[in-house]
Amino acid sequence: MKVVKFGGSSLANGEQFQKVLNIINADPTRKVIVTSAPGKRFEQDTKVTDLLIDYAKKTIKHQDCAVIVQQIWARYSEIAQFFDLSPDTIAPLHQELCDLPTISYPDNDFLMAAFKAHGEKLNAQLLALLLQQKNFPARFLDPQEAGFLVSNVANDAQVLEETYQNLSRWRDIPEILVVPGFYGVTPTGSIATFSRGGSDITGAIWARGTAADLYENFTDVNAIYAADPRIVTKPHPIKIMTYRELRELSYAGFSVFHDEALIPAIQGQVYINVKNTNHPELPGTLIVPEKNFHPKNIITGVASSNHFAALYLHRYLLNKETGFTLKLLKIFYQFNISYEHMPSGIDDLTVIFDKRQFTEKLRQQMCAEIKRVLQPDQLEWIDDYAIIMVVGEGMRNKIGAMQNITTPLAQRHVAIHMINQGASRISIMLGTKKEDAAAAVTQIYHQFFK
Ligand SMILES: Nc1ncnc2c1ncn2[C@@H]1O[C@H](COP(=O)(O)OP(=O)(O)O)[C@@H](O)[C@H]1O
Ligand SMILES: N[C@@H](CC(=O)OP(=O)(O)O)C(=O)O
Repeated sequence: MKVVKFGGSSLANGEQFQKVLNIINADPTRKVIVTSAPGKRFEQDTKVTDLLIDYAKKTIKHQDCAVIVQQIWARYSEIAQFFDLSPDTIAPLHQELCDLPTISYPDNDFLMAAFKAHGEKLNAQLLALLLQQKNFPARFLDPQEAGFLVSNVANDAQVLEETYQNLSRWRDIPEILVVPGFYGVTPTGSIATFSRGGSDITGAIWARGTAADLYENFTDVNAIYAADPRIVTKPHPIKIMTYRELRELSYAGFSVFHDEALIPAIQGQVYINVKNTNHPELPGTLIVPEKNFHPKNIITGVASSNHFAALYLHRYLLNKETGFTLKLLKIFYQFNISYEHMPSGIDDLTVIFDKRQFTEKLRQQMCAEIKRVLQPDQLEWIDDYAIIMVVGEGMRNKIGAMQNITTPLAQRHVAIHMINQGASRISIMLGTKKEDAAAAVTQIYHQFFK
């Protein structure tokens, strides 16, 4: 059996829903269907998840919500009308949307999570109704009933281990299950979501829990490309790649697949196939374990990401000082900040963060505390920072890969602020200025995929 996830672009309007119905119809082994919320129908459009965030904020501020509710509901009723679903059939979904402010939540974070989750919840219910209308043996399955349990972090939850056992019970039921992506329920029964783009994670959890033969992830591109198609025109489509290659590339900017979604797939050793809803006949990209994988190219892909910032600390004889890093890490812990990388020299240390964790106030407070406790000679917060990740199983045994990465950057006068190569030797990370990131990706891409 297969677990199949449809992204927001695949469920954005009636035409896209029709393609989804055709895809489900074409293969009876597609048994668990994971939905996202309706995504963008065109470039300037707004995702339903973003509308729901607006609805939640207005509710928190006790503002009038009539217009935003109407805007959200228009997205669902447009799809229902496309299929001539009667207003009576979808009325309970409208009621559910309107009732959101009347429910009590542990706090505003959980309120936000519950509002956001309804993008996927209403879409899953709508898809189940449409499948039933077309006489498919399908049903909507609520995460609470499924036993899809997550940790108590309202908007950045993690799956709980017992979920896998709970989901395994749904493997052999005869119906097609339509389940909402992006969220689960906490042990005390509140809705908590994954981070943005988290429906990919839901699909992977279902795939592991039901020991699926394949996890199909339907999106709006023919394949995962060797570079972001918004940066490089007509990039090379990747036919096959390993879990860890995709994990590194997703982490560093390949937004087509959530980096955390690889973990359940790896744990369950479920193959992933990223495919295009608009061209389901194409093979897409297959993501497989490293064992028996024979790379054809030196690099598989190059990604860039702008949501990092770096903290540079300089102090003479840092290498001789005991406890410096420990004190620094204690400060991060105290401010509840996780860091991504910490390359160091004899007299200096750079810490790279996901800057979405910071508000300006928090950043200032943390830097002041570091100055007070560690008294560095120099402390610099570098906001203008991008990370470039060059990834490939083929780099492991290849001498000279580094030169092929740095030479084209030098030719374009792109300065490299940091280089980090992991012990696995399948990835090289570079730090550049934000404005140089696209040029760096393009140069490296063309060096390896002439
Ligand atoms: N390397 C890449 N290969 C393919 N698509 C990529 C890549 N990097 C970024 N993308 C972007 O990811 C988008 C698909 O992801 P997303 O918008 O999350 O889809 P969905 O709506 O299906 O969840 C593509 O339209 C593309 O612009
Ligand atoms: N709808 C959620 C979760 C998600 O995974 O969406 P998508 O499949 O459209 O990336 C979001 O926008 O974050």
